[in-house]
Amino acid sequence: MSKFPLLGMTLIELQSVAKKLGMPSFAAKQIASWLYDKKVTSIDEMTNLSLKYRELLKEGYEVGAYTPVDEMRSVDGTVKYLYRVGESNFVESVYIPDDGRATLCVSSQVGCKMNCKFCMTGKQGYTANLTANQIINQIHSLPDRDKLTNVVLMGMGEPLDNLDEVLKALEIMTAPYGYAWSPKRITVSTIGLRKGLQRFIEESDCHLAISLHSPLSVQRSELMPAERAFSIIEIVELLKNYDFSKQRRLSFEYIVFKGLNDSQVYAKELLKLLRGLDCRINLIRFHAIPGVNLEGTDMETMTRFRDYLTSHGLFTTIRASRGEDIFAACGMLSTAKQGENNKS
Ligand SMILES: C[S@@+](CC[C@H](N)C(=O)[O-])C[C@H]1O[C@@H](n2cnc3c(N)ncnc32)[C@H](O)[C@@H]1O
Ligand code: SF4
Repeated sequence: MSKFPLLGMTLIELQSVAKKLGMPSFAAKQIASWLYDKKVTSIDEMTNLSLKYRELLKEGYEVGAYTPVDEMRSVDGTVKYLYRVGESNFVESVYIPDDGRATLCVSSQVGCKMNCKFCMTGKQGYTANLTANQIINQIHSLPDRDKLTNVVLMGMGEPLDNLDEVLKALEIMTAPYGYAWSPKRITVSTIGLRKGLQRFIEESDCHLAISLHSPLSVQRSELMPAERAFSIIEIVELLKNYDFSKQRRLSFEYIVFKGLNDSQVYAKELLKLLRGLDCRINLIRFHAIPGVNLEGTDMETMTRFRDYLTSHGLFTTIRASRGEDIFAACGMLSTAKQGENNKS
C-alpha cells in the first residue's frame, strides 16, 4: 500500500496528521523542521520524535522525496533535471546559475491545457496537476539546492490552473515553519486565468509575471487561446486594483516575434495598455519549436523596441536565453517522449 508523503504538507496538515496519530501538538512543528529546515529524506532521521511515534508515522506516511532520474547540462552551465511524478509521468526543472544568483525554474503541471501556439509544453497537452509534494520536491531534491537564491514558476504548466497546490507550495517556501524565504525571491508566471488571478494576488505576496505577448486582443487570442476566456484588457483592469509599487513586482513577458509584434505600432499599444500600472516588461527571444511557423526577431529590432519603451517611461529589459542547446529555455520543456517511452 502506498504511503502519504509528508513533504509538501503545510503546518496545518501536519498538525492534523499528528492529532490523528495521538502525537503531542508540538510534534507537527518538529516534523516541519525535519522536512524543511534539516531536509531529511527518511522518518528515521527525525530523532527528536520518540521511537514509538516514528514507527507509528512510518505505518502510513513517508517523507516522499525523490531525486531526479536524469539530467542534461548546457554549455552555458544550465542544468535540466527530469523528475518522475507518480507512476508514469515526468516533469522537468531547470537550474540556472548566474553571477551571484542561482534560479530554479519549477514546473506546476505535467504538460498544459492552454495550448499557446509558440510553446512546446502546450504542444504536449495536459496530463496531470502536480501535488504540493511534487512541486516542493523539485527544490528539496535538487542537487544544488543550497545554492538557490530564486525560484520561478515558469516551467511546465499553468500555475493558476493548479492554484490550490501551487499556493500550498508557496506557503511552504515562505512560511517561518518552511523555507522562510522572502516572497521577493519567488516569481509566478501566468497567462492570467479568470478563475485564479485575483485569488493568487490576494493569497500570496510573491512576484507576478504575466505572459502578454500581444497588446491586441485579436492577435493575442491567435497566439494564446486563453485570451478568449479572459482578455488582456480585463487582466490589466484587475491588476489596477492592487498596489505593485512597493516590495511586490509586477512584470509582463513579451516574446518578440519577427514581423508580428515587433514594430513601433505594438510598442505604442503596449504603452497605452499598461498606462497607470507600476510594472516592467521583459522581452523574451523566441525559442524555435519544431513545426511552429513563428520566427524570433533580430537583436537589433529587439533593442530598438526596448529602448522605445524605456524612453517612454516603461522600464523594459531583454531576458538572456539560457539552456537552449538542451531544450531547457523558456517554453521548450516537454516530457511527452518520456511519457510515451514509459507506456511501451
Ligand atoms: C512555459 S511558461 C510557464 C508559465 C505559464 N504557463 C506562462 O505561460 O506564463 C513560461 C514562459 O515561457 C514563455 N514561452 C513559452 N514558449 C516559449 C518559446 N517558444 N520561446 C520563448 N518563450 C516561451 C511563456 O510565454 C512564459 O512567459
Ligand atoms: S506558455 Fe504557459 S500557458 Fe501557454 S501552453 Fe506554455 S505553459 Fe501553458
